[in-house]
Amino acid sequence: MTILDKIIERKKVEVAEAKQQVPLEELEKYPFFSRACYSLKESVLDPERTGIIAEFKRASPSRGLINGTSSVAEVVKGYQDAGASAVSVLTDSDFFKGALADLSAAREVLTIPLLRKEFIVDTYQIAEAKAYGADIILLIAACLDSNEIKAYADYAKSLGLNVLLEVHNEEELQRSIFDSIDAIGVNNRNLKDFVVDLNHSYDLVNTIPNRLIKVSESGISDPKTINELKQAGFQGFLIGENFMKTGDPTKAIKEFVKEL
Ligand SMILES: O=C(O)c1ccccc1NCC(=O)[C@H](O)[C@H](O)COP(=O)(O)O
Repeated sequence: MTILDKIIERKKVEVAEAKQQVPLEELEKYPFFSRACYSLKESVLDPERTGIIAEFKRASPSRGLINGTSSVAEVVKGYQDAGASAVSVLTDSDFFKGALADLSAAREVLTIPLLRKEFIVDTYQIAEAKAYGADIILLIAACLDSNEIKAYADYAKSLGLNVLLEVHNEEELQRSIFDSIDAIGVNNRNLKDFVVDLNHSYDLVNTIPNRLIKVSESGISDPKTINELKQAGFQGFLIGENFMKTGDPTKAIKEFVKEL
């Protein structure tokens, strides 16, 4: 069993418990549930911003503990002030030490789009994302079949959310493109063995339809790489560990952006 299988198995249990504790009708009454979402496309294409989707990531299966001390509100505000186009917050607790409370804390201080970084296996988690202040949800093709991707993306759009679909190879890409998808993220990290290779981005960029925002995800640590990915056709760049591992993610992103 891979880590990804374990995450998905655990996620199904968590979702069943959450539905018992807070039924959907309750989530729909949360104040953030009725807010209008920011557009991922507008923010990523805004020439005043960098295209960076900066991630708040305390820990990960591939690295263990990355940063156990930084405050989510301070870090994400620092990301925004440095020119990030969007912020990603991991809400998984068991494998990434995140929480839904991190998402709402981020929402309180941000005026740019906010991604709920989660392993979505049920529409309930999409409603939760909206209720806790997200503008964007992530659907991971490696964990979902085509029918699930379409159903979850359609439901997210019905709530006004942006949909970022994550793929790792051409097979996943070809079976995952629907009208309700806003952006494709190519994950350079193989979620089964954690090997990171930027060639996944370069190999897939021209196969992604141009109507979709193109995002390169994971393993980005050098500003020069952003310029190369831009040349190749990417508009968005998801970066977590490179900022979080420094202990001062705000300073790290500011220095990174100066080099672009
Ligand atoms: O990061 C991991 O170890 C990981 C393991 C299993 C599933 C997902 C995982 N990461 C999620 C991500 O997609 C990254 O957090 C994101 O792309 C940022 O990557 P990085 O800049 O390399 O931290």
